Amino acid sequence: MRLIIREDEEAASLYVANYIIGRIEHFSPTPANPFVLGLPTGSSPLGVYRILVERYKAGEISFENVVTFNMDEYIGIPRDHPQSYHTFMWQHFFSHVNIHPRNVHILNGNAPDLEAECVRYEAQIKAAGGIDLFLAGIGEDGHIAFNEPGSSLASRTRVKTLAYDTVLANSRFFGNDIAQVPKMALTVGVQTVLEAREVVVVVLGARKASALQHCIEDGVNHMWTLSSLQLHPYPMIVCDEDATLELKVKTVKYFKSIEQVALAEGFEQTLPTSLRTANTNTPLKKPLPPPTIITNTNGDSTPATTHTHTPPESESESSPTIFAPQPTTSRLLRASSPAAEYPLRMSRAASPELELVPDRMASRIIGGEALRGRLTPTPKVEGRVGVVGA
Ligand SMILES: O=P(O)(O)OC[C@H]1O[C@](O)(CO)[C@@H](O)[C@@H]1O
Repeated sequence: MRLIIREDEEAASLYVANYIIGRIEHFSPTPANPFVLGLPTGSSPLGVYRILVERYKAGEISFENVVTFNMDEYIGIPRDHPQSYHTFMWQHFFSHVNIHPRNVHILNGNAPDLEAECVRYEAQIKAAGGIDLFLAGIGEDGHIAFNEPGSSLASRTRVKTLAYDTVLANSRFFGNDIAQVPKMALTVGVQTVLEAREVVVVVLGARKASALQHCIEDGVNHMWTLSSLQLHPYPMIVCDEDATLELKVKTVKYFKSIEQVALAEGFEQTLPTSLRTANTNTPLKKPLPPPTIITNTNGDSTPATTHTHTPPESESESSPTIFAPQPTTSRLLRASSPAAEYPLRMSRAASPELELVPDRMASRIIGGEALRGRLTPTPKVEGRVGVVGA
């Protein structure tokens, strides 16, 4: 684990922005071999996006050959809603740099089949050659993307119910009206994040201090899903001094000292060459047509659903058959049988009573009585949701 501690939010954001720029430059991306960047929303990465935009405008970095995948998106609010993550990303980053819209990937929280959307997203990541660097923020409860406490550490992109604490924290973006905050989201899974070649997490402010402490000083625990980063070969957390408030003095001194020693020795958090430069071993960097998706829950290959999007004629013959993703990267996490939550059984009937765990937190949400016993925010969405991921 690399823990980089900087004085304040600005210095931490600058470190991360410089780091990302350095990684893209070292990689020397091309159209055939783009740099694949995972991106978060929330207030934590705002400083990073601002600096990246400034550096782009100063001609210091290009996003011409960068492909992005966002971590998550709310379910059930329009794509052009002021608080949708689509809006957020275009407003704070994409509109200001030279990224090709076709290279931007954000989950569709209004997809007619949300489960198929999740499987499609994982297939797109795979087709892009995997994620080179996943930038992330965390929630106050230590969640990474929307992998709330109790999420399976083998989880993949899926439908997720948001924890009450997250709904409460995010209500500041919805006029402090909890009733307006979506209660569900699509999110990449913990395993999706762990499969990135490198993960960089921005943690800012005293309100994240407890989460940081649990994730750095305690063991790997599904109640603090950021702690899963301890299993990643190249994780880095960049935080400000306020976020270290709950860490032991010894921990803070240790991480500061190893950064100083590495700097003095000229290493500065150096990564292996294969990660710093274009990785020629990646299976595929050329954008693929939408795949035919087959879910496989029992080890057989019974086709359960077919993607409805038709690939362009010239590419259709190369459309791959992709099985719903299985946990593959971390041997520590590899289960002997497919993860219980994934792949999802596409043929399962949508039945909130049978599939969904009653939301006991609903009673804590103002006006939440209407939610008791069901987890979906609106009846319209309810009909589409078959399974809620762990
Ligand atoms: O940075 P903030 O505003 O604290 O929010 C962090 C939140 O944003 C997210 O990145 C949303 O995707 C979550 O991981 C987390 O809930």
